[in-house]
Amino acid sequence: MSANSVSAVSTSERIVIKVGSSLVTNEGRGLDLQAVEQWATQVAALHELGKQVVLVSSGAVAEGMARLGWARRPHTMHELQAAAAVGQMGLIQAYEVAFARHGLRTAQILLTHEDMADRRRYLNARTTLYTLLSLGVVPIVNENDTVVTDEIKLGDNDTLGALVTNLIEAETLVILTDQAGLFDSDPRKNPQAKLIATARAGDPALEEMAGGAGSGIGTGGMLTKVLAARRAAHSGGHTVIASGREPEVLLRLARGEYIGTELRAELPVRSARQRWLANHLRLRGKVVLDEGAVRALLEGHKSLLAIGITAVQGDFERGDVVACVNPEGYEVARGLINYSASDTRRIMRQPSHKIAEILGSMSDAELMHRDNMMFTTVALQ
Ligand SMILES: Nc1ncnc2c1ncn2[C@@H]1O[C@H](COP(=O)(O)OP(=O)(O)O)[C@@H](O)[C@H]1O
Ligand SMILES: N[C@@H](CCC(=O)OP(=O)(O)O)C(=O)O
Repeated sequence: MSANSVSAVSTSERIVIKVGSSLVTNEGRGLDLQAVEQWATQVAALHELGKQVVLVSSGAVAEGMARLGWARRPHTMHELQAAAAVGQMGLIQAYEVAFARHGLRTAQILLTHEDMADRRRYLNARTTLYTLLSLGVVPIVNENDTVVTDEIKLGDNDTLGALVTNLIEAETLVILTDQAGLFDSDPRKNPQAKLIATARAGDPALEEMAGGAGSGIGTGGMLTKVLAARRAAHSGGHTVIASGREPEVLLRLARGEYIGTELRAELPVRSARQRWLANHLRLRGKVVLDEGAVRALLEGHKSLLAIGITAVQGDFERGDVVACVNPEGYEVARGLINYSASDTRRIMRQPSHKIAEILGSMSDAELMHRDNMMFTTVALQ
């Protein structure tokens, strides 16, 4: 049992709540309208308690399939995207109607990984969410499935929930799912599995426990929830993983009851800029550093210079986020690079005073400035 006497939800003013596919659909066949209604009722009650809530809800693909009369989940990307586009209408309508019964307005926020990766769009999304919350509106977030390709898809809404938690610096992320919480092994496979009541977010042992695949309806499984907790902890957010089938689960958590698993944020909190760098889930490329450059970065606290680069991988532009890997290929840092991949290839192994001669001009003496860098000796994903 935890040393903390009350659930993190009860002491939080800003909460992100993620409801998984299994909780808002009838086993993947269309929306469960009663379920949507009761989520709205519980969120409305949290509002009454003065809490700000952002809801991250799955269900678009399942509802789209039902509306299009498709019995089986399609396999092609364009059919999944079409289903999501049709189904998102139903999802948001259902929430709008349900929240309106409690006198609450809702807003639809569709996000992609690219929105988080572009600093301006990231800041815009943040401002919009803050504005909606201050207006008393309940933002309902989903991934913008229609425009994302396989390579850039977040795919599971656990990751999206954590990114939103970081974005608005929510104190708690509640991930509701079809199991009572995180068990020490998959309870579907091991009936003896024991529930973990509390643990430290980011503890690597949790990732091993969560190794199994998901329910088949959802996409993430438990591993994405454990990784989401680690990500949320970087902005100081605690994560509660609990069963959405527990009666009045949100209300009881808000009253302080311990339900499911609470993963406490005890990691050092990163600055907003460092989090943004860390949350670039897909990097544009890599630069390989020699031993001297690795030491200069990690021990000398210096910026990265072109002379320490031995190879360049990928195709990136100035301003993209690029990983710095050591000679063994392990990421030691990531940050905003000041030169494109083709220019970096031309100036690598060269001292900075040669840059102008080689490229015709020099925009920056450093390849990557220390202020625009985040150290990832233990990489995020
Ligand atoms: N250690 C574990 N504890 C609990 N559930 C686990 C564990 N490992 C794997 N799972 C599986 O993860 C599933 C929940 O993930 P998922 O189906 O993606 O749900 P959701 O749609 O709510 O995101 C559970 O039904 C369970 O079978
Ligand atoms: N964006 C998708 C949801 C993705 C998904 O299934 O997420 P999850 O519930 O985390 O497994 C949809 O609305 O259908």
